[in-house]
Amino acid sequence: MATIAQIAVPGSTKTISVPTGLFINNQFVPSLDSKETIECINPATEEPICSVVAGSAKDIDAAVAAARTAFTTTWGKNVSGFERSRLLNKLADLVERDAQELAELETLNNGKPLKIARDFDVGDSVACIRYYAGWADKIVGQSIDIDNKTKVAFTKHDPIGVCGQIIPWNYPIMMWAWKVAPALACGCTIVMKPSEFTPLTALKLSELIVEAGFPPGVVNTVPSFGSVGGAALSSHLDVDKVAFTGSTATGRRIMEAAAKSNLKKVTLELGGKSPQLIFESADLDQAANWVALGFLYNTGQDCTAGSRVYVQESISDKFLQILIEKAKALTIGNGLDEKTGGGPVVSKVQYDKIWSYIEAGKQEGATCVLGGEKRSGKGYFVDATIFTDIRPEMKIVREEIFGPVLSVGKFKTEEEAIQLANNTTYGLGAGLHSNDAGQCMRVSSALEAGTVWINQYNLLYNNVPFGGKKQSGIGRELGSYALDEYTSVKAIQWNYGEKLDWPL
Ligand SMILES: NC(=O)C1=CN([C@@H]2O[C@H](COP(=O)(O)OP(=O)(O)OC[C@H]3O[C@@H](n4cnc5c(N)ncnc54)[C@H](O)[C@@H]3O)[C@@H](O)[C@H]2O)C=CC1
Ligand code: BAL
Repeated sequence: MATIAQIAVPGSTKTISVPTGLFINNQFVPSLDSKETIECINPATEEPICSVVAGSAKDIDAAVAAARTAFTTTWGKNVSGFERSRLLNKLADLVERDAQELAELETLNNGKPLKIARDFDVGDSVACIRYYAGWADKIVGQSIDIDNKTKVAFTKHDPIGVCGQIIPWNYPIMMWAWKVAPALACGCTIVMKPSEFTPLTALKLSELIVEAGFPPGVVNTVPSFGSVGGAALSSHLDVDKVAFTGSTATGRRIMEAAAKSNLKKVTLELGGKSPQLIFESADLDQAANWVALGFLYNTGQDCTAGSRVYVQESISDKFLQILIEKAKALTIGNGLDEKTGGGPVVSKVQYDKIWSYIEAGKQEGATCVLGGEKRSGKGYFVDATIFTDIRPEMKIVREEIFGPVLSVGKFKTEEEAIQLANNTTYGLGAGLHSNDAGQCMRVSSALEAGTVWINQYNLLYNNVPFGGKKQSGIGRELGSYALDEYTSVKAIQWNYGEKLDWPL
């Protein structure tokens, strides 16, 4: 198979060249033994884009060996924080330089609107890489006095080692940046496994790793199917840590594989069924904007999608009317069209999954007040869909749909609102809209979630930690908290004066 694909950008004369091999030791190479390929599909047209090599377990072994050699020779404790910072800043500049092309590729492979891919996904990724470039020379331990006379202890925050990073298809560039940037800042080396649905931008970014000047083996990229490459990474005896974003079911498998192999450290950023509460004092127009963003951003394919909304009974009819108009205002279409605010969903699998939930909602007796009808024609498009008259036991209320589908319920009291919001096995995000400061404090502290947004929703900042409670995950990404996930604390105890009397 060719090692470079020339991908035409529809509507222009432009082509984007994308390497289609595995990226190991700063080179694009064929698989050692696999004849399998991953076919990349444009979800807006259902047309094939190109095929890339599907890496095998043997390829994962080769990538891990490359990462281990780099860790013990050119990277890890062999490179200063200043140098790691310099290289990360260089990488950020290159990603920024190529923002348009990376965004076009993301839109072709994932479907999301080009404008959003460029300004948010790539823009935030550049900022994320710069944020961690800033940390690279500031990773410090503590000095701890023992007795002020004869003994002292100090801690060093060592890089944890070789990291397997398994990322999903909903934010391929951004999840790459969230994982790669802190790992490299801390001195770790990486074997990255992008999703089989969206491997193209991770391969394109691998070219920038070489151009930025990272030594061979520091970042390796192995596109592969989850049950092959993902499973091989999670059970590998020479991988020190796996960082994962994806479904709770796969997160559970990864933890099990880690436990059964070498007890590698595992961080998991998993699914959600995030609630938003609308209290009667809220600015209803603003609250409706945030709720629309919460369930429609990225066509609902977002781990923090606000897919359940509970509205105080006294304002519920009025709020629903406003919300329906807001949801209708979003143009869902081909991401390459500048007018598009929401693209198709990523794949046929995801499309079928979403429709099975919409059917389940209807069958279980919820009322569909918006959407719920299939479009004709090509592309995995799903229009904004809102259900009311919901009950807690319905599938659409309990399970993650990962599509533009919202369940709207009602509550009478603050206590009832909290009980409804927390009635889930997940705990990733939650939102509340109220102009009563006391209520904002009480409810935000009672909500069981890794992030609570007040009078806003779904905003992320590189310096604010992100992660879940309950079955939404383990560990934190972003902020200084992510540095703890890529370092291991070593305590060094030094005796400079105490004599040991023996026997005791
Ligand atoms: N939290 C989040 O951001 C995401 C949640 N999801 C949820 O998961 C559902 C299913 O989507 P999938 O793409 O099937 O998610 P998934 O969790 O199976 O896939 C995510 C990543 O895990 C890898 N993977 C799959 N099986 C693996 C295994 N046994 N060991 C190691 N890695 C493995 C995949 O290749 C991909 O790179 C979605 O409908 C959505 O509800 C999906 C993507 C992202
Ligand atoms: N919302 C950003 C992280 C994610 O959906 O995976």
